[in-house]
Amino acid sequence: MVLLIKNIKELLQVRESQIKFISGKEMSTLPSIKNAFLLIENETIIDYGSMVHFKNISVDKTIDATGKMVMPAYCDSHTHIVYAGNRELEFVDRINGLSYEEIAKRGGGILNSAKTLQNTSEDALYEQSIQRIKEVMALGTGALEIKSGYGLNVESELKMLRVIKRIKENFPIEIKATFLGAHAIPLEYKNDKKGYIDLIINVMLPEISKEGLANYIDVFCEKGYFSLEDTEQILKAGEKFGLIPKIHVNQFNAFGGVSLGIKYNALSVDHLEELNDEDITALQNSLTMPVALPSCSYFLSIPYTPGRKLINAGLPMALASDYNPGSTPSGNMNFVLSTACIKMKITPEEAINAATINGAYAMGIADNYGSITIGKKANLIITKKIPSYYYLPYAFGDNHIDQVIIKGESILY
Ligand SMILES: N=CN[C@@H](CCC(=O)O)C(=O)O
Ligand SMILES: [Zn+2]
Repeated sequence: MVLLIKNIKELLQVRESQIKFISGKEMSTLPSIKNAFLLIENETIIDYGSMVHFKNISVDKTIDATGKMVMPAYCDSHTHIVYAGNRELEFVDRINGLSYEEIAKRGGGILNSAKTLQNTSEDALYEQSIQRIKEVMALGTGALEIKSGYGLNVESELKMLRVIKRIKENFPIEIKATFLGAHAIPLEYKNDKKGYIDLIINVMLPEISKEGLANYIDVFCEKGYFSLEDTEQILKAGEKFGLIPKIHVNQFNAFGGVSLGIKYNALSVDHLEELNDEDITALQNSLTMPVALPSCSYFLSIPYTPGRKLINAGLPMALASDYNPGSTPSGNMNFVLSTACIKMKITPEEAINAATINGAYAMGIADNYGSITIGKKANLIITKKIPSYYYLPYAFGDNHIDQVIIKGESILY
């Protein structure tokens, strides 16, 4: 099956050679071809260029993209999209003055979602989750990292990871699974955190590894959750099972989690709403991707990750949604882009680089996703007719997507 997309107003994120990620000043460049064509064979990009040089060949299907932009689909490298129920009551509690931390202290928050998930069957969890998968795919997401972490016991952590596996088997979207058993301390272990960490290390990890259910390991390294020592112990254990860290750090407090992640070769360190100079220096000497989650800052009214500071320090940055029921009940990467531009003073070029190629790196798939490169998978967004790509983050809140193509096929959800 050969698909031709012709008369593309502008083909964005064209990278001739394989690159791992983009940092610093280079993030302000978004290579593109105006009046372009793109040729796809089955799942793969096989050619692209200017319409001026296009030689007519026989194809199975043609899409005329006159007036429209084509770009790589988003690579959302941080989500908790598999969850049960919602937390809209806590949303109203926060409007009435309670903080995210206060809600968590009184047994709400992650523990609230864990209780709901433990009482939800695997099939029901799958059904609820795939509605969200369909929704984010239609909004332009072509690759997703999904975390466990709302199970908080052996049975339910495995339930979450098996649901992720099932999604992977049934949807064309690229999926990476992350084990986040250390998301919160369950009520039964309220006074025995060590006991819960033992359970993670000695029971959950071996079982997950046996079933091949996870690619990465995550810890919520934060005051009131898991300390630096706890985090180190869990990352070390994960390392033995070949799980690379992608960790939650510096959401509310900066106390060395970034350096710790780097010490264990974390693929990414995520959140970073609180960031100090030592963190920046540590990142400058690493291959770890800093990941910002602006929709979370928006929803919780907490500081935005200082993305400008990261990029000005010559660092890369990825943008992800953090889709979850508590701090970010939205997986809309278009909103993430707008919010990064508006609130973090990130330019549209930087934001698109952060949500495509750098997002792909942050989930370990940059060899096959995140740019228009011959040989990469054809995961694409075709926009509606828009004046320029600036319009995408500028006209926030509207859907500018006409079609989404995942692995060479148009998705209709
Ligand atoms: N902060 C830790 N985990 C999630 C929120 C979890 C929740 O509130 O349910 C996050 O990344 O924002
Ligand atoms: Zn998260």
